[in-house]
Amino acid sequence: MPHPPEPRGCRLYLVTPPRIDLATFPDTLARALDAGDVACLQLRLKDAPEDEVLRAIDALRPLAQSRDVAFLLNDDAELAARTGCDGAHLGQEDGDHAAARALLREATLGITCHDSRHLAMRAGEMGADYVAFGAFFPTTTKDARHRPELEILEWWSSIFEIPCVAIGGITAANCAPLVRAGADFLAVVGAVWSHPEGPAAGVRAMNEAIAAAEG
Ligand SMILES: Cc1ncc(COP(=O)(O)OP(=O)(O)O)c(N)n1
Ligand SMILES: Cc1ncsc1CCOP(=O)(O)O
Ligand SMILES: [Mg+2]
Repeated sequence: MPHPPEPRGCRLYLVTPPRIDLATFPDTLARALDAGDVACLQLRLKDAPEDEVLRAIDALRPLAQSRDVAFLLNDDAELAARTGCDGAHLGQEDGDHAAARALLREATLGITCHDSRHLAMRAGEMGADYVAFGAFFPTTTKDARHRPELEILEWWSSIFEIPCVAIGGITAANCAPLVRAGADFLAVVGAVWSHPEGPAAGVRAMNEAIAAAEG
């Protein structure tokens, strides 16, 4: 008789706000990371010039890595490899995924797969370390046109060992079905940085909601 799949556990994947003030954000980030379990931090400064991204990497990477939180850079695998990041997250329009895979060597490469099983299988074959599906819920953080069903998480996690990330409008209040469907990571912006009691409370709320959903 086949055994049901082992639960893999779900963790919080934090993405930075699209714009940050380096005079204040490092302290805010440190407090958020110290508030609970965060597996990874993605630096996502959309459309910022490279010198600004470099300054942010210098300020934030040590805060994450010294806490054993993987530091990933959005959109730019070459810059990630050059600056000691733990990896990069690339979308479908963010360059040559195979070239990024070779460049990043042992570092993490995550790939956006929207709501597509085909894109996810292609990313997995190419050597992605995780595939990301979303946006599961409405979000104001990004103009996200794809809306996957929960089933894509069930399907992926029941067949593939490669972890899957769920993203898009996820909060402590709505995340339980994603956790139960097999998401290995929940990636959030607003749920933490716009939490009414502050980012540290946002991390705690997400940790508690994930733990409750895992029951
Ligand atoms: C974990 C995670 N999943 C998806 C995305 C979206 O990436 P992309 O489609 O390239 O869009 P931008 O974030 O670059 O606007 C992500 N960044 N992280
Ligand atoms: C980057 C990204 N990719 C798909 S939705 C999204 C935004 C996630 O932000 P939030 O958690 O605030 O909805
Ligand atoms: Mg991108």
